[in-house]
Amino acid sequence: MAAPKKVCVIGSGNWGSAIAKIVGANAAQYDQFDTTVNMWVFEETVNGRKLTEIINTDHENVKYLPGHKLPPNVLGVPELVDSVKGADILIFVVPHQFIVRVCDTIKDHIKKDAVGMSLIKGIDASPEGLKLISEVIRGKLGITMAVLMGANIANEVAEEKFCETTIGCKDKTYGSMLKELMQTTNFRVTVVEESDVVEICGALKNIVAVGAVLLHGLPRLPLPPSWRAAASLTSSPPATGGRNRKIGEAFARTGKSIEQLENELLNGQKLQGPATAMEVHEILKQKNMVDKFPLFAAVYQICFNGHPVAEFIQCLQNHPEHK
Ligand SMILES: NC(=O)C1=CN([C@@H]2O[C@H](COP(=O)(O)OP(=O)(O)OC[C@H]3O[C@@H](n4cnc5c(N)ncnc54)[C@H](O)[C@@H]3O)[C@@H](O)[C@H]2O)C=CC1
Ligand SMILES: O=C(CO)COP(=O)(O)O
Repeated sequence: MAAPKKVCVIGSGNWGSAIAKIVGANAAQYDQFDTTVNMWVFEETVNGRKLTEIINTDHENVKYLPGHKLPPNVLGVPELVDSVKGADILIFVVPHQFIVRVCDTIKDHIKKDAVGMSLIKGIDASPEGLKLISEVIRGKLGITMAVLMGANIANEVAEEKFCETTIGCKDKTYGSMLKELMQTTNFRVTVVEESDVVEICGALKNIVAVGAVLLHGLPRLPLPPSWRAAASLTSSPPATGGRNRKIGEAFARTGKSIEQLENELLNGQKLQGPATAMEVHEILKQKNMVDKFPLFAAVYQICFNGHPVAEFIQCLQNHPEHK
């Protein structure tokens, strides 16, 4: 029998911890995986103790996923290079702004035939154009990559509420292995080959989520309830407690900057929707296509350029599809 596959979860934020809960339980249950799952923890001190010590002693990430026990076979590792040594499966789940540094740090320390799976929502925008995060990782590390994306809220998944998600994986053998690693009774996984589509939808959904929340925050516009409902249906997670919702509502209410609200309200967690709106805006500008995507443009202008939230509706009224 083949040696059990060793898994490393790179990241231990809100989603990283919820995923480690699942992966730890499945690795303990299925023979094809090594029971011990490493989880890279960006070390910090919480209530006078190291976060890794808390995780490895109390089996709870009290800062990023309080109230949920992690399986005891999930081992918090503070050194990134140590955490990935010998791993056959690398699960990338850090906020997207940190991924380049993570890859540069591990590139000479991973197995050459490791397979990676990115759970990171976002894109990489540079003067050369748009890159998917999985492409960035593949480019830096030269490994086979899959992605996992869904309308998933970490706390709901950790509470074992019924949720579904999609793995995008071009290689079917890896696809079924990754499904076994991720699926539980209440976290249902579909595997498809169109990995790039899964990934870009996952990233763009966070901009739509912010837009939907901003619309909800417009108290006096003559929008019928059905319109607001339709907006939230395009992205149900913000309607049920995501960070894009929390910050979007506070932004519309207080007028404070996104950065300030992130610092004040998220306790170290990172917001992805507005940052993705900024990156997508860069790409659309490069390609002279801003006018074709008024919703993305409006989210960007409102979040970063001081445009009033009430302008949102005009951008939709002037959508090129209606001209
Ligand atoms: N939270 C959620 O419900 C979901 C999140 N995602 C995606 O998962 C990815 C990771 O998000 P979360 O786990 O929620 O993270 P998070 O936003 O909860 O946590 C921030 C994490 O970044 C770490 N960090 C802070 N400074 C750092 C640095 N300089 N270098 C490296 N790490 C640093 C913190 O220690 C913490 O682990 C994001 O791309 C997000 O879009 C996807 C689905 C659901
Ligand atoms: O990607 C996500 C949900 O699918 C993360 O949502 P929030 O960042 O709004 O919590």
